[in-house]
Amino acid sequence: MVAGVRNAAVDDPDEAESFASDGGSMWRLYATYGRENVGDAVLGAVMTLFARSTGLLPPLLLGLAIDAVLLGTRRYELPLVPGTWVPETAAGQVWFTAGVLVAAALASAVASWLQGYGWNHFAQNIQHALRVDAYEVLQRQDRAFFDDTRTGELLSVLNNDVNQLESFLTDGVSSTLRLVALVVGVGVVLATLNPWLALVSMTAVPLLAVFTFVFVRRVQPKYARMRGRVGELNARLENNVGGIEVIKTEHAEAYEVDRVREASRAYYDANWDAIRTRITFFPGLSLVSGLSFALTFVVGALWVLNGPPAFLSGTLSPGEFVAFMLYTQQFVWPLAQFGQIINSYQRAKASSERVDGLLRAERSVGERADALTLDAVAGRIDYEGVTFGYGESTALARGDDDGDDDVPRSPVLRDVSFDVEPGGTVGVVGPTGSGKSTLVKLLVRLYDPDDGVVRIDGHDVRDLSLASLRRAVGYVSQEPFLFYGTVRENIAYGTFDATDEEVRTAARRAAADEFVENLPDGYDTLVGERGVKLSSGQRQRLTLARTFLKDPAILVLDEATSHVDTETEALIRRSLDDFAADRTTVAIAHRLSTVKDADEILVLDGGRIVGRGTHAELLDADGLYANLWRVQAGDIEALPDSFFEEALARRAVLESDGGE
Ligand SMILES: Nc1ncnc2c1ncn2[C@@H]1O[C@H](COP(=O)(O)OP(=O)(O)OP(=O)(O)O)[C@@H](O)[C@H]1O
Repeated sequence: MVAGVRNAAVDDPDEAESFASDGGSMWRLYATYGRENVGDAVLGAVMTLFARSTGLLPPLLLGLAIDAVLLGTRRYELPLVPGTWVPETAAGQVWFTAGVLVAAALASAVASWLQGYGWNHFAQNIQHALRVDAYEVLQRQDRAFFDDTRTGELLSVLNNDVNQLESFLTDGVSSTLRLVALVVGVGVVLATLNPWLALVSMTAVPLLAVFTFVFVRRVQPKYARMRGRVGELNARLENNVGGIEVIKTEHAEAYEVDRVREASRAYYDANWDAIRTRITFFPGLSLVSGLSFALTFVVGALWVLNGPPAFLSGTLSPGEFVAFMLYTQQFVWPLAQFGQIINSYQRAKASSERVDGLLRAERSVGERADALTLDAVAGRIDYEGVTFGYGESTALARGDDDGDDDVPRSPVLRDVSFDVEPGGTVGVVGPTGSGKSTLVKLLVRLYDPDDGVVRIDGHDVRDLSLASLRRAVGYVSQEPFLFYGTVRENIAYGTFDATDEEVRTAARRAAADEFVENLPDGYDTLVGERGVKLSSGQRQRLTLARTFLKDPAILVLDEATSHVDTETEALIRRSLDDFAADRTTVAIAHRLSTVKDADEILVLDGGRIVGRGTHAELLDADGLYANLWRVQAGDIEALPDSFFEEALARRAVLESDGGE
């Protein structure tokens, strides 16, 4: 049931990539995302072939001009051109040749433009669609996926890897076509001109093939490793920019520079390793090509001078020889370019596996095909025997590849059962780490329980559509989050069609209207990234306003007023009581006075409910709640020794294993 981003089986843990699919994904991605713009690809392909064939003309014309015009050893004849078009005089033939050359150059220029247009349009559209889709899939991942994956790495997939796929299409695929057209076209012309000499000039081909094969084998894992390192580096940088305040207040700049240096060095090393292989490969290819060119020259030149070499027959005119050498050059040098294509292919392949891995990442919190839409919500909540533990939910976090749920999950909630009647209020209290936030996260399905059921109006929340579930529940989390944007946008986030008046009313209820009006641009003030330009109490009030505006049937408040001062809390409480009066409310509070009037208070300790009842009942029971109440009343002397012993024991457990 646990989400699993499946990794390709890897022998070397160093190569265990965060996002990797089972390979073979690149062409599938291109096919899927290129379907709609296949016309552009066809235009690009046809124009590539056309541009290439116009490139075959100049050497042929040059050879003809040397023999027919300069040496006068053969007639001026061109295939497909009627003899009557060709001028009789030598000067006329020179101008005619020039005219054909210019026409070929013009045709080639137009074809190149169309080819560039076709390929680039095709590739840009794929890049755009792929990025948006990958983001959409990413956004649908469950909370556990984000717990285990670093943001920088995700950004690296959405940016670098998607771009790599685009650049292989524009450079690699079109170059491959050009190369194939060239090899076939030139090969045919060479074989027609002089088949034996053509064989000599092609000696390079098998050598180049072996060379390339070896290169691919060696460079492939190096590129995979390099992409992984880019992700790690991005993750580190992203983390540090986010935590800049702590870095500064802890004076940890030097420490962080060291850590960035280390991550950058790891990328450098991986990249350098790939670069070394690459820069050895290309000169090697050029050398083979150069040797083959020289060999063709020697054989061809001796043939023109002395007639055919032993055991060969036929003639070779100087014009044919020049044309031959020009073709050979056209043919052999670009073969070396083949290495670049393979190189770009390998990089794109490594990227495609990461993009595909992300696109195929499984989710544990999904929506059933026949999910129920909850229209009118009464607001009854019940938890029945709920047990839940956080596990390393993705294969990428575990570093294995079997995707099985084989990580022991220490329960953070154990056999929790309670219910709240429609319109009722339940308070949840307990020491830090006792599982209070986790309890409510199961209600909005940020996670699903390992055992037991959470129900709203009698329906298992897993049977409800996520849209209707999240519409029904308004969740004010412990950590208020604001997006970069205006105050108004942040309040209306989720209720995008709210009017200005509705936004104001919500702000007023959350005791935010006054401070907002005092901001430089009122509701149009930009709040900065994550709302950094506001105080945490102000941020909290805006997220409360957001929930008031949403007007949900069920209200979940996770320490919703923890960041505000007592006076503001009193103001918020007044409107909260009003707002919560006719809707079901689950309120988590450290400050027990906040939940004192709840219909029922649950006391959590170590993931279990260790007490429940009204405030008066719990005081009477004289358990953990009564002691916590004494602490908050400042009545420390009245606390029994056992309270301190238990508190110390709890702390030791929390610090040793994070909650188990
Ligand atoms: N995303 C997570 N991944 C793994 N463990 C987690 C995660 N979130 C919380 N925990 C662990 O689960 C336990 C319960 O956490 P929870 O946030 O529910 O406690 P809480 O009672 O709300 O605490 P507090 O009062 O400090 O907010 C803690 O031990 C915590 O370390």
